[in-house]
Amino acid sequence: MKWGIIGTGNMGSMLTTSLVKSGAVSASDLIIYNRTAQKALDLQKDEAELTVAENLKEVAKKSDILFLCVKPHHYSQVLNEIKNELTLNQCLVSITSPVSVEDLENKVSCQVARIVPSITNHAHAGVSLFTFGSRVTGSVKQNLWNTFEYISKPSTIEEDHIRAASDMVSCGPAFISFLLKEWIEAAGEVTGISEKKATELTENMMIGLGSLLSKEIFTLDELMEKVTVKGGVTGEGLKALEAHIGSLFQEMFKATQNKHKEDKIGIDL
Ligand SMILES: NC(=O)C1=CN([C@@H]2O[C@H](COP(=O)(O)OP(=O)(O)OC[C@H]3O[C@@H](n4cnc5c(N)ncnc54)[C@H](OP(=O)(O)O)[C@@H]3O)[C@@H](O)[C@H]2O)C=CC1
Ligand SMILES: O=C(O)[C@@H]1CCC=N1
Repeated sequence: MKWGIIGTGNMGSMLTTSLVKSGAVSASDLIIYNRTAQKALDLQKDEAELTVAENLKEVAKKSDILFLCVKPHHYSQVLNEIKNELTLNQCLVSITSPVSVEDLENKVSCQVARIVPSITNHAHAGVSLFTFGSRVTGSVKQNLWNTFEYISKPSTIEEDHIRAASDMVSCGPAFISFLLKEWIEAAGEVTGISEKKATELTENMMIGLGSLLSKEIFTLDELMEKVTVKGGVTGEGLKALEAHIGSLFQEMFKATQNKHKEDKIGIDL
């Protein structure tokens, strides 16, 4: 089974490295291609057994499962160049939310799936969001799912909720990092604690929190309950959060929904 990756930017290189390092795919079964060849060649420096294709048609022709890891506005150009190489035995996997599986199925004649990854998959953790097209065979579904279990918790998601789901698992690391930076800055402003110290404490708290959740020791509700000592400071902090949070997250989800709609209109496959 040969795995192809078109576009070795942030996500394509993350998938290449994580799939190999986790043991999910052997480097000798991976063929990569990037518009700027040097990026793909740099990955090959670390994993000598990777194949770097000469062009789009080559990677399309040689792959049983082919990941499309370019930005949505490059889809049309790439798909027009590879679509005649793709047959029903192959599966094209898109990794972007604004392009629906249905639209891709109308463009190419091979099997189609969408797997939206997350930067957290670098650490072989976090979620990957699966949507299978109507032509994907049972064995390809199983193979993709088993492979992504090496680097994530796969989760199926219907088209209607792809934006919200992708906000949580893929944009989430950026959103939560922004909130934590605000928290660190506020701690400094209100109490004078240094940014360095506050960052160190916050990052380690997050590692601990992630670890508790990954071991399923506590749920989010249980964590709030256990930490909130009756009459203590946590309760006062939570009250302040409740009083001031307003519609912060509603606005965030609305903003991404609007951008998603705009993006979909702008993509012409
Ligand atoms: N960043 C994230 O956390 C996530 C991103 N995604 C999705 O992943 C996709 C890629 O995002 P990201 O990796 O961040 O973007 P990048 O810009 O980092 O990577 C895109 C890559 O595509 C390459 N490329 C463009 N055109 C072609 C072409 N014709 N042939 C071959 N390669 C080409 C670019 O090459 P060049 O070096 O020449 O620019 C670049 O390396 C997007 O659709 C995004 O929605 C999904 C989940 C999370
Ligand atoms: O397609 C998406 O939804 C992802 C999330 C982060 C960037 N692109």
